[in-house]
Formats: sequence, C-alpha cells, structure tokens
Amino acid sequence: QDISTKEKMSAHIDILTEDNVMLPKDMIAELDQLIIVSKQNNWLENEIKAQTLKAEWLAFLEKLPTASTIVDKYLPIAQQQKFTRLTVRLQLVRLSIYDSKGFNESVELHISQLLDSAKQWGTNLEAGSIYSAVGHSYLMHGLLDKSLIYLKKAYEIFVTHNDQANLSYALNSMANLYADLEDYETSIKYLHESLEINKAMKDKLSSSIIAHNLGTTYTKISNFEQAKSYLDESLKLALAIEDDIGVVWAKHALAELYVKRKLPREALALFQQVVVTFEETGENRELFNSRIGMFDCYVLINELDNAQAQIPLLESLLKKLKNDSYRLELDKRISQINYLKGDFKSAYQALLSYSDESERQYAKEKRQNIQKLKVSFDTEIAEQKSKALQKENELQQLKFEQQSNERTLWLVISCMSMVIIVSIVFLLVRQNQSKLHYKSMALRDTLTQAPNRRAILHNAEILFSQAKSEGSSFSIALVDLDKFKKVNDIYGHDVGDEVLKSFASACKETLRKEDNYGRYGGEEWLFAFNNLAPNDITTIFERIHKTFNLTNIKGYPAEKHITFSAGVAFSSSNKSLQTLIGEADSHLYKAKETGRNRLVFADECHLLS
Ligand SMILES: Nc1nc2c(ncn2[C@@H]2O[C@H](COP(=O)(O)OP(=O)(O)OP(=O)(O)O)[C@@H](O)[C@H]2O)c(=O)[nH]1
Repeated sequence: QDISTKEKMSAHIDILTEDNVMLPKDMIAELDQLIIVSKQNNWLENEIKAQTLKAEWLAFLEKLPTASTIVDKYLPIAQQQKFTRLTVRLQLVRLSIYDSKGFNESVELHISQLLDSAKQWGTNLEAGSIYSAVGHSYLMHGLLDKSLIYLKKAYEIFVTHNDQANLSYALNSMANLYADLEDYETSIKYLHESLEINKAMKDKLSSSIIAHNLGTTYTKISNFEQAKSYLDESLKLALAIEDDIGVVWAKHALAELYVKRKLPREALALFQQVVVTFEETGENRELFNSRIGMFDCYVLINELDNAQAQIPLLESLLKKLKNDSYRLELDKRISQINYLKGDFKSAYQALLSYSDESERQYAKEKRQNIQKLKVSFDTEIAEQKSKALQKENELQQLKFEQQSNERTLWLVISCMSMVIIVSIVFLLVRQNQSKLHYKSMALRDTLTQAPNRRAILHNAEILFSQAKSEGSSFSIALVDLDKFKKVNDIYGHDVGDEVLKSFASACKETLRKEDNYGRYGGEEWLFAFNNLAPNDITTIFERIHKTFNLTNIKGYPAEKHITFSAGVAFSSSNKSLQTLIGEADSHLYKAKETGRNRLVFADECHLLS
C-alpha cells in the first residue's frame, strides 16, 4: 500500500476501518506498522486513527488491558485535538472496557456522557454508534428495556445510512436481547437478518459469530438439527479465516449441544480439544466451563475416576476466577461424584456447602438486583427530570413566543385603532367641514359669493333688534344697478354676471365688518347699517361706486361706467324691518324715477359722483 504521504496513509486507514475480510492478527500487525510510520513522520491524526482502530479490534478480541492502555493514552489527545469522531470511537471502546467490569456508577456516568454527545450528532452515524454501544452495554447488564430503546434508535439510524456492518451488529445485539427475554423466535429472526447482511458483505468473522449465536439459540429451543447446521457453519467459517477463538467457541457450543443431545462421547472429544486451546490462551472462564462439561460427560459414560480427576483442576481454576457461581457449580459436582463413589459423608458435606453457598449467593444476587434496580430507577428519575426540564424549557419558549405574538397583536390592534381613530377624526373633520360648506352654501349667493337674500335678511333682523334694544339708529338701503338689462342685452348674460360679481367684490372691499350687505335678488342689493348718519351712508356708497367703477370687468369696456341707485330708510320707534325695506324700496323707485345714479333718503337725495 502507498502510505508515502499523510493523506495517502489516512485514506489507507479508512479502508482498513471498513475491512471485514482481513484476519484479526493481520489487521493488528498492519496497524502496528502504520503506527510506527506515523510516529516517525509526526502524523498525529494518522497515529490516533490507527491506534483507535487497533483498540477497537483488541476490545473486540477481548484483549481488554491492551485496549485500555491505548484508550487511556489516546482519548485525551483526541479530545484535545478536537478529533471528534475518533473521540467518540475511543469513548465507545472505553465503555466496552468498563462494561467488562460489571455495571457500576462509572458505566452509568460514561453512558450519560455518551448520550449527551449523541444528541449533538443528531442522526449522524456517530450517534448511531453511540446508541448501539449504549444499547449493547445495557444489554450486558441485563437492563433490557433501556437496551431495546437505544438499540432501536441505533437500528433506525443505520437503516437510514444503509450502514450494513453496524446494522448487523445492532441486529445481533437485539437478537441477544430477545434471547435474554426468552423470546427465541424473535431472536432467531434478527440473527438470520444479521447473518444475511454479513454474508452479502463477505464478512466471514461476523458471519461466524452470528452463525454461532444462531446455533446456541437453536440449541436452547431444542431444535438440534438447525443448531448443528449453524454451529458447523460457524466452525467452517472460523477455520477459513484462521480465527482460533472462533474455532474453539464453535467446538465448545457443539460440545454443549452434544451434551444436550445425550451424546457424551462426541461432546467429550470436543471438550478435550477446546481445553487445550483455552489452557494456552489462559481463558480460565471458558476452561472452567469446558472442564465442567468434561466432568458431566465422564459421569454420563460412567468414567467416574476421570470425572473425579477434573475436581482438583477445577479447584485451582476457581482460585483464579474468584467467582461465586462457579463455586456453586463445583460444589454440586463434588457432592455428585462423592455420592456416585459411595462416599456419602463427603457427598453430604459438599451438599451442605453447596446449600450454604447457594443461599449466600441468592441473598447477594438479590442485593445486586436491588442495587441494579435502584441505579435503573435513579437513571429513570434523572431522565424524567431532564425530560421535565426540557418540557419546561419548551413551555417557557412557547410562553415567550405567545407573549411576543400577543405583543405583536397588540401592536397591530393599537396601530389599527390609531388608523381607525385618525380616520374617524378625519371623517368627522370632513363632515364638519362639509357641514360648514353646506351651511355657507345655504347663506351665500352662488354667483357672487356675497351673502344671499336669506343671509342679509337674517343679519338685518339681528342688527335691527340689537339697535332697538340699544336704542341706536338703524338704517336700510336697497340698491339696484341701473339699466342692467341693457348690459345683458348688449354684452351678454355672462358679462352681466361678471358685473354682478364685481359689484359684490366692491361692496365686500369697501364695507366694514359691522356693515351688512347681500344680494336681495337679481341686480338688487340690500344693506343694513347700525349707528350711521345719512352722511356716513352717502360716503359708503360713494366709495362703493368708486371701487366698483375702477374694477376691470371682463368683457365690459373700462370707459363705460355702470351706475346704481339706492333707496335709504331709517328706523323709528314702531316700524318693522319689512316696513323699513318697503320704505327703502319706494325711495329706490324714487331714485330711479328721478334719474338714477343717486341715493334717496326720506327727504333728501344725493347724487353719486
Ligand atoms: N346677467 C344677469 N342678469 C340678471 C340677473 N338677475 C337679473 N338680471 C337681469 O337684470 C335685468 C333687470 O332689468 P330691469 O329690472 O328691467 O331694469 P333695468 O334694466 O336694470 O333698468 P332699471 O332698473 O330701470 O335701471 C333683467 O334683464 C334681468 O334679466 C343675473 O343674475 N345675471
């Protein structure tokens, strides 16, 4: 392999990580080589990558102390260098090491840390690996409900990513779980699925392990035919890949199957083979189990001396194992062999010891179960608490969102209210304005914009009453434009209109605020004055006359003057306004009669200049 550059070596280690075919010992040898090269070149990431893969393999081969040394050294470095994926993998190796020491608080703590980091990975493969390892760990410690939760989580992630290798591992763990629940049918179903995947991947090592599991499970349900076929397959695969441990395990399982099938000689032959290997590898647990198997076989074929010969060997193994359940197994056999050999006293003593040990173990197991339940219960409570906290946070968040929505709603409502209020105010103002407009229209002459007949009569009435109550003088003047018909006839009605407008403007410009005037009808105008002497009235009309004739009237020749005539009447004690107007009218008539362009009072006349 070309490992001449850092990148090439890294890619090569990735290929090794995916490799399912290589023999374990070749894999370890290759990794050791890569570790040396990366150390020489200072390729730290490659070194950790290779060490991680090596630790995974060692843990898988149950070489836990060596795996542990690697994890202790490289996990802190991976964390420090922020090699997150490698960190997760090393943490999982550490979990499997802790697992082997039994369920305790450090396992629980490690699991909760791993689950925390799994959350950060979402549905990535890393999260799947964590869930799978956690599920496996719970499974090992008999916490089956928890195990199932995490194995299923892992299973879903692996299906999504189509990660066959991990999928088969999760399936295998699930199969073990159902076997523990004594639901062997489900267990076998998962094992078959897992085996198919591994066969498709040509992963002989995993296939051998799963075939072994299938064989032992079929043994449990006494389906000896299937059991034999899968154990044979497992043995064949293990031999093909020179997996010594796999070979021994398969033979061991076959031997147990033969014991169950009451074929002690066949079983014995296999046990005799496996003990040699277990003695070499120092796997004392398996060695002990095999020697117990041999003992049982010798008893079955009635070779009691050979059976008895196993006892001291088992005793010395037990010293190394320091396991109470093995003590029980051994006491049972000691009692049995003494009984069979007729040494009833020793048999009885061994039975007593068996019974005491059994009682002690039962009590211990009970305590352990209680402890286990307690840990499980505490975890459950912690989980519930964290869930409650999460829910509370979610609620808080919702509340906050609701509040902000409410605030927005109120803002919208306030804005809308403001808009509505402004609109209403606007409409009210408009309405008021138009009311004023209509009011002004009702009191104003539309052509000249001067007060109309209604207005001038109304104003005159007010002034008249005021003068009466104050005892001041009040006078009325009725004015009529001279020969206005001619203006219309000669210059047109429009020009006539312009003349009327000019007269109105001349009046407005000239008169004081307190004087009142208005268009009485056609070209006739009514004026109402308070506190004015005839002279004052004359001055006013002179001024109006002047202003009127100085005004440039559109369509009317400037040199041609328009004159007007007026009849003035003064109030006296009991005259009404109408009487006064009537008087003024007759004075106007007089003015017209006497030559126009003049003011006629009751007894005097004034010519306008
Ligand atoms: N252009 C115009 N003419 C009007 C209006 N109102 C009345 N007139 C005209 O004013 C004229 C009034 O004429 P008359 O009352 O006969 O008298 P006159 O021609 O003014 O002559 P004297 O009053 O005798 O000086 C009529 O021809 C009306 O049609 C108006 O609003 N616009």
